[in-house]
Amino acid sequence: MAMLCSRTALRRLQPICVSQLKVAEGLTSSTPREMSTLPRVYVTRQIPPEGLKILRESGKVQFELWDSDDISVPRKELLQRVRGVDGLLCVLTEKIDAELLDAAGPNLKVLSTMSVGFDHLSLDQLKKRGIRVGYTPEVLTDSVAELTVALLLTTSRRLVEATHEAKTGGWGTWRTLWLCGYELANSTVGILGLGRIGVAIAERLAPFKVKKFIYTDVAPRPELASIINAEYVSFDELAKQSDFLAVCCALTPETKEICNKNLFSKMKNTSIFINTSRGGVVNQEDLYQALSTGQIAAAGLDVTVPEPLPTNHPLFTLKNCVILPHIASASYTTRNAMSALAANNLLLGLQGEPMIKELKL
Ligand SMILES: O=CC(=O)O
Repeated sequence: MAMLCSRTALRRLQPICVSQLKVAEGLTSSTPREMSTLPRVYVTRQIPPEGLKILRESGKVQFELWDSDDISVPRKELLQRVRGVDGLLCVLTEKIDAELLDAAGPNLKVLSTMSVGFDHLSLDQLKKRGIRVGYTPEVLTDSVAELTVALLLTTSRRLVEATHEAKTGGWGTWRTLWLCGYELANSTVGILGLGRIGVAIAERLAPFKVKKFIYTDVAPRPELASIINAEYVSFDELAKQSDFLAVCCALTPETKEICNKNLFSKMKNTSIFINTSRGGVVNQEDLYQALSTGQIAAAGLDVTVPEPLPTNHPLFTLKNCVILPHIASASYTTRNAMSALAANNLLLGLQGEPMIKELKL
């Protein structure tokens, strides 16, 4: 596994990175003097080209990267590579905790994560050390909302089962109740955690003739709710009334496993449960029970605990559970926009400017 800028990466990264590589490897006499004074940055993943281009062409940082998108940087390697850096650009697979921040040391002033979620960051530790944090909301809203709708329809209309049957000889005569699912028309759609993504999902579902949108959150969010004409209800009412329940809340200590047997036991046995936020908000054993006993009709998950979910996990044995490998924001446009935003947040932070999207710690 190549670290720093490997030969293949160098071909992609163009000449400026060659001099950055020299800096990263230890200065050579031919390296321009000013390069050695540029802030040092470690990038924990081969991020999409837009972001790398911004870093490369800025002339404002020298960076090393973990030159792979297929394998995440091993923890030991990461702990070594971050030593003494001024900035860190990470993705959601890296746990940024006290151990890592200690390894990085006092130079670290800016962390930029290429994700909207920040449950992989120890915010209290970052705050304590005065490290500013950038993240990538909004640029992924459309992509995540699209995928959520796709997953909802795939799950409710049993598309995975259907293609499997068609391919494997299960397709006999046309049958009156075979592979029947549940439709959105006249349904009640519930949103657990109403933010930009929840609104975007509802906007896309409304043309399917949904009868009513309901939501719950720590408190009513009238401005957002008015965009989609959604009614604020209690957690229990959300469970009871929703024909489709979309989980859109962030993973926090308060929301950890909030979707558990208490929720599933109140849902209708015709209801569809969809999660594109974080796997940690669901108690997967309780979900398995609810699905396997017919307490709820089906579930579509883009996120699980752990990720990847082992292929022998019981949830994979269920026909009424559709599992995707955390791809909600995976469109070329969105991933490039996230990469660019993460790079710009980092550069702005290192210059002491307000970031485009900065977390308030
Ligand atoms: O899950 C994806 C993200 O947090 O951006």
